[in-house]
Amino acid sequence: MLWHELTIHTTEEAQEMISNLMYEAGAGGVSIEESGTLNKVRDTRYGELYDQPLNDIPEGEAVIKGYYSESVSMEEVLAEFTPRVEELRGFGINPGKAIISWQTVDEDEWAHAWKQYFKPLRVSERLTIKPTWEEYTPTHPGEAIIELDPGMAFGTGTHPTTALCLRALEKNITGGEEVIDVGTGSGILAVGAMLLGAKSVLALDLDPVAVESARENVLLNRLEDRITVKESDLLSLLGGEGAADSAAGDMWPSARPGHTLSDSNSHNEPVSQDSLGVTLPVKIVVANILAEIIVLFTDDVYRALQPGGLYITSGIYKDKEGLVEEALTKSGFDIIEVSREEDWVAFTAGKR
Ligand SMILES: C[S@@+](CC[C@H](N)C(=O)[O-])C[C@H]1O[C@@H](n2cnc3c(N)ncnc32)[C@H](O)[C@@H]1O
Repeated sequence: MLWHELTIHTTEEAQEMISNLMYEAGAGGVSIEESGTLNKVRDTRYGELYDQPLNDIPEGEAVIKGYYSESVSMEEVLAEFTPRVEELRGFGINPGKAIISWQTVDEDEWAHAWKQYFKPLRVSERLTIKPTWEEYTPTHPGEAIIELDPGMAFGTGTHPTTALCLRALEKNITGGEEVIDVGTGSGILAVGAMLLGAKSVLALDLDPVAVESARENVLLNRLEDRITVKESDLLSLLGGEGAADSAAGDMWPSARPGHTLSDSNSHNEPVSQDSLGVTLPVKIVVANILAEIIVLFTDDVYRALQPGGLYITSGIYKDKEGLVEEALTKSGFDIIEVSREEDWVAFTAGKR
């Protein structure tokens, strides 16, 4: 399938407004690349595994790409989009050079293009993420390797939120824990938890593309006996009291705006608890999802945990830290640790 790819070189300051403008002009998807996006974790903490910069976007700038179906007239898109970018200056938002170009791309090539930037990455003391197509020999004692092909799912390990969750898991898994990973994406946190010593993991995601990717990665790491992947949210899984709770039941669907999901199990229908691979309540729940969604299910997480259990959560942009802290506290959690990387925050919270 062919797509039109509209590219603009702009500023980090304008990136959110510009991606909205791209959607308003009919984009089916938008990607944002900031300076050094893919290599910061590696550089800041664990030294150089690779010395090649992963992108050469200057500090403070961003490259935004919008994807339009082949049938869309790009002349019309440009006629709508270009003046609106310039209008931003009038609102005090600087779009920088605002260099705009477009080309037609083949979906297959585009779907695999990112692979050249994804290299083995030592993400924590013990965990290294290895793309399946790269050669890698462990370099230090006790190093565990996550074999990964994320496909189109989120979760390469290069995003600060994934790294923060993996490090928090490493800090808190002592061996034998049962874990639920809500919003598993590529399955990276589920596999990481197992390699760190968990007994079993139940990995949930609402997106069927993520579920398929997570299942593939579980197989790649030969953990199919210990990780169960389900297309579900947490509330559907818990059923009973939570599913009957009208407040949560009303709020949950709005927690997934814009999801391209089959939603086969996202209407809070209880999931059979026979084949979960873990016994509720569990010792650890990890969820790397946006703050706006996290705050909607802190009560459910609390119910899913044993007393003394831990909730590790990220996906929280820095300006939403207070919102999540308040929701965690309100649900009865004690905040044990707050960690930060770049503009992102992770919480480790404990159930009394
Ligand atoms: C940011 S990705 C995290 C992927 C991976 N766990 C990581 O840490 O890199 C968030 C994932 O959560 C899923 N998701 C969003 N809302 C959800 C919900 N309410 N229940 C389960 N999964 C959800 C999305 O489909 C997406 O795959």
